[in-house]
Amino acid sequence: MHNNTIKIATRKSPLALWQANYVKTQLTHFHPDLCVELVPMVTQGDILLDSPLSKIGGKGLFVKQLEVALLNGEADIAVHSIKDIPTNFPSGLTLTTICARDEIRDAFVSNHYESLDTLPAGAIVGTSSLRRQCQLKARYPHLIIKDLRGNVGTRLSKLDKNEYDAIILAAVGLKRLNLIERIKQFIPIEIMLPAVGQGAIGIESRVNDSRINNLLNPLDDEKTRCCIIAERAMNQHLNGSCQVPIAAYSILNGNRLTLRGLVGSTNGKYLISKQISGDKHSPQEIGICLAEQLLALGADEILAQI
Ligand SMILES: NCc1[nH]cc(CCC(=O)O)c1CC(=O)O
Repeated sequence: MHNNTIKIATRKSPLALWQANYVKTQLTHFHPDLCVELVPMVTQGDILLDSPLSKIGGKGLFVKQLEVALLNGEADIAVHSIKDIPTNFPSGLTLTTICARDEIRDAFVSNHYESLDTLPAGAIVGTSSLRRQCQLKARYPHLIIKDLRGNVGTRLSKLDKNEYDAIILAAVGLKRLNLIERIKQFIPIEIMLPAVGQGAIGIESRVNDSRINNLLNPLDDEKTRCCIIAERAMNQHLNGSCQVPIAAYSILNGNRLTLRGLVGSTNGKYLISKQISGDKHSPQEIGICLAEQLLALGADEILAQI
């Protein structure tokens, strides 16, 4: 009996639960006799809602608690937004599975304005992401950026209470929560390059648990995996954390992987971006190569100042 069960550690936010249930549906599809249980938990990242993420140690806070559950056997897999997973894993755990990617762009949400371009000088835009802040400041220096934390529902309700003129969220989160009608503009990646891994779900599990890892095998998407490896390699080589405005996006066209990366200063004064292509069989090398080129273009100085 025990051998036919798999337990999924997840955060309790509606988006996290949607993603865990998505994985549950996929697992049940491929293994109809499998018993899949959710183990929802509240993480430090969900509790410390008053402080900017960049000041309280970053997104790892959302992940750590789930990892403890994997290590002590309370759960078998943890479902994460890949965007939230730090580059390194505790010994014994790894990112086993990368699911097919969904919408990657950021979304402009407002009750009064149709797009970023139509916001007047002094308009208040809510985001807690240094990456979004940096790109907004660079292109729209007349806007005021105000910190915005909490899960997707909380952020929307703060907008609706008129604390902001507009907010920026990952479009995929709104899509998954059936809130796509709230999106006024899908922000083009030329204006707002997404976060590393945005729009993709990852599954973490115990390296040596072959029963579990075999069950996960059919959920892995090779194309997304290739893109994510390139983006995360770039990020790691830049020594990226969420304290630094770093953005990346890659696409696969046949055998050709194209990776675009960006490093900036939080105030938007410095912004370096570059795009390279290479063979899809060496995504790691492409990521490192782009990171090297960004550093040579001045990203090293920007990173040193932060
Ligand atoms: N920063 C929190 C976070 N982590 C993952 C997502 C959305 C899912 C994704 O981007 O894959 C969000 C919400 C947001 O950025 O609006």
